[in-house]
Order: sequence, then structure tokens, then C-alpha cells
Amino acid sequence: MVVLSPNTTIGIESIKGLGVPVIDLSRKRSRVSELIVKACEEYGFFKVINHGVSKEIIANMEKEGLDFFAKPSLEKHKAGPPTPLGYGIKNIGFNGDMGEVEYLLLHTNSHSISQISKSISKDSTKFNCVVNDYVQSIRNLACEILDLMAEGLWVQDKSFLSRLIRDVDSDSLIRLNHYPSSPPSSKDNINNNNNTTMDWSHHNNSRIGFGEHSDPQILTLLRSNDVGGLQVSIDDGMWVPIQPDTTAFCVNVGDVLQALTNGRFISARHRVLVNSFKSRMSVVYFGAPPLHAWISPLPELITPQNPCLYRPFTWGEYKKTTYSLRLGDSRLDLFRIHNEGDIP
Ligand SMILES: C=C1C[C@]23C[C@@]1(O)CC[C@H]2[C@@]12CC[C@H](O)[C@@](C)(C(=O)O1)[C@H]2[C@@H]3C(=O)O
Ligand SMILES: O=C(O)CCC(=O)C(=O)O
Ligand SMILES: [Fe+2]
Repeated sequence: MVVLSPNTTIGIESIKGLGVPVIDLSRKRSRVSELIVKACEEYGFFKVINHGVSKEIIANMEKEGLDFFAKPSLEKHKAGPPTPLGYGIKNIGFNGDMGEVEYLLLHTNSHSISQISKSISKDSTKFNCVVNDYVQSIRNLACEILDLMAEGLWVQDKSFLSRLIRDVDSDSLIRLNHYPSSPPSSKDNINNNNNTTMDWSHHNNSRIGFGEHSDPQILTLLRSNDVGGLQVSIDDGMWVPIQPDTTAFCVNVGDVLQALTNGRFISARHRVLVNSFKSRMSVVYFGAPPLHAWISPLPELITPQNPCLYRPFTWGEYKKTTYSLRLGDSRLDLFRIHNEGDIP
């Protein structure tokens, strides 16, 4: 029997049936919605294929990202420091979190994109167009997935979830992450050979690109080049690698969707380890509601057996709390209602 300790990374994609589910969006709608709901309940993560986002839109976005990160440091810093929007390197957020990553964080509203484009690219019109096209396509895909979720959950108002991110005031973001390759240092080798008490990531000569966290928003849609590194935590502490697939989008549930579904969907913790030999670049869309939108569990998902788990809050309040905390903090717990029968 193989015994895996909580900090073990398993080499295969998953213990529960070899990987997070891969869902073909071209299959029968009712089946797709069932599969999405199941994936969100079991993993909070899944991949979608036949998603309808054009190869050209993806390739253009990837090229703009690669061109930007290939610039000299001085040029890149013109788009920084992150406010949190803009260019950042190593520092994540404002509370001391660090990772081996450089990134560009952009708001998805067209005015914000056109403003920041000026400090990102000499051909700012092109950058502006490419990002706007990408945002439009990825938002449509996110809305389609949210509608499928609502159908699978038998929620009455089938477009309630997608309206939150379609809203003109939606606070959605695009993040480009670049993880330069990082060959193992001699220090890591010494620890490895001596079999000392380093944790698994060091034992494996890997470094943290983006530390363990959950995403605060509703839904995240991620695409990367063919370099792996993303891992999801399943069953409390088992790290499962998400195999890179350039034809797929990796989708994950955010904290707000966990709250809206009254805890039925899991906002899973994930992290990124740096590859020793190849650089990873990811483009991540975070679908978020407007700052003033109220979030509370959907009435259909509250029953005597599943009493309401979260108090109502606005996305603005939740976002403020997020930024007051560290990357790895479990912020949604602060919004939990303690019901009769809960263990104190
Ligand atoms: C340390 C932090 C960075 C972060 C805001 C936070 O205070 C905690 C959550 C972080 C996160 C994770 C998902 C997204 O990448 C992100 C943009 C978000 O909304 O929450 C980042 C924030 C950030 O990097 O600004
Ligand atoms: O870059 C990645 O692959 C994932 C990054 C991530 O989890 C995030 O930006 O929230
Ligand atoms: Fe994330």
C-alpha cells in the first residue's frame, strides 16, 4: 500500500481517477452541466475543451505577454509598482507574500485597459485591442460556464451568476504570470542528497512561484503555455499537479462562488511551483461582481439539512478583507455563520 503524507505531491495528475475532470463543452448540454456541478463539488477545479475561444485570440494574447516579459527590467517597471494593478515582481499583494514570479495585473474594463496599455507597450493600440478581444471572449466563456452551473444546480434564475460578471461595473481582472525557470541550486542538492528534513517542494528541488491560496472572486479561467507547475490541493493536503494543456482552459471556483452555493462548490487551494528548466507563462481571468453587489447563498441551496453558512456581504467588503490578509489566509471563514450543532 502507498501511504501519502499530507505534504506529498503525487506524480500522476490525481489520485481520484487520474486528474481533474476534463469536460468537453460540445457534448449534450444537460450532461455537461451535471459534470461541471460534480467537478465543482469534488475538486473545485476542472478543464474545459472545445471551449470556443479562437486560437488566434489566444495566440495574440500569449504573444503580447511574452513580448512584455522579454523587455528589459527598466521598461517593465514603467508599468509598476502594482497598485495592485500593474507590473509586479516577486512581491504578491501588500502584506509580505513573495514568489518567484513577475506579473501584470489588469482590470478588465476597457477604460482601464486603454490607460495602462500606454505604459506597457510602444504599440499601445495593438496591446489594447488584443487584451479587449481576449477579455470579451473569455468573459463569454465564463458566462456560459456559470449558466451551465446554474442549470446543473436547478437554480430558478439561470442567468443570475453570469449577470454578476457581465455587469458593466464588474470588478473582473486579467493577470499575466511569468515564472522564469530556476535551476536547482547546490544548496538544494546538498539537502536532497542528505535526505534532510526539507519540505517536499525543496526536496524535489522546486521553488514556490505562487504560494498556496484560494481565489477570492467567482470563477477563474486559466490558460498556460506547455510548462506545468500549477497544483491543486485535494482532500486536505494532497497536492495534485494540473497537467498543462494548451488546448484547454483550467477553471476553478472562487470564494464568492463557494459562498453563493452555500458551500456546495469548493474554492480549492492551489499553488504554482517553478520549473527548473522551462519558463511558465499563464494568462488568468478572474470573474468578479461589481464592488456594490451583495453576495449571499442562493435560496435554492439553503435547506433545513444545509442551513445558511455565510452572512451577506458585498464584493467590495470581501475584497477589502482579502487585501488586509496574507495570500494563504482562509478569508471566507470570517464570513461564516455559526449554526446550532457546529463544533465550536
Ligand atoms: C496577498 C494578496 C495578493 C492577492 C490579494 C492578497 O491580499 C490575497 C489574495 C491575492 C489574490 C490571489 C488571486 C489573484 O491572483 C489576486 C489578484 C486576487 O484577487 O487575490 C491576488 C491578489 C493580488 O495579487 O493582488
Ligand atoms: O499562474 C498560475 O498558473 C496560477 C496563478 C494563480 O493561482 C493566481 O494568479 O491566482
Ligand atoms: Fe489563484
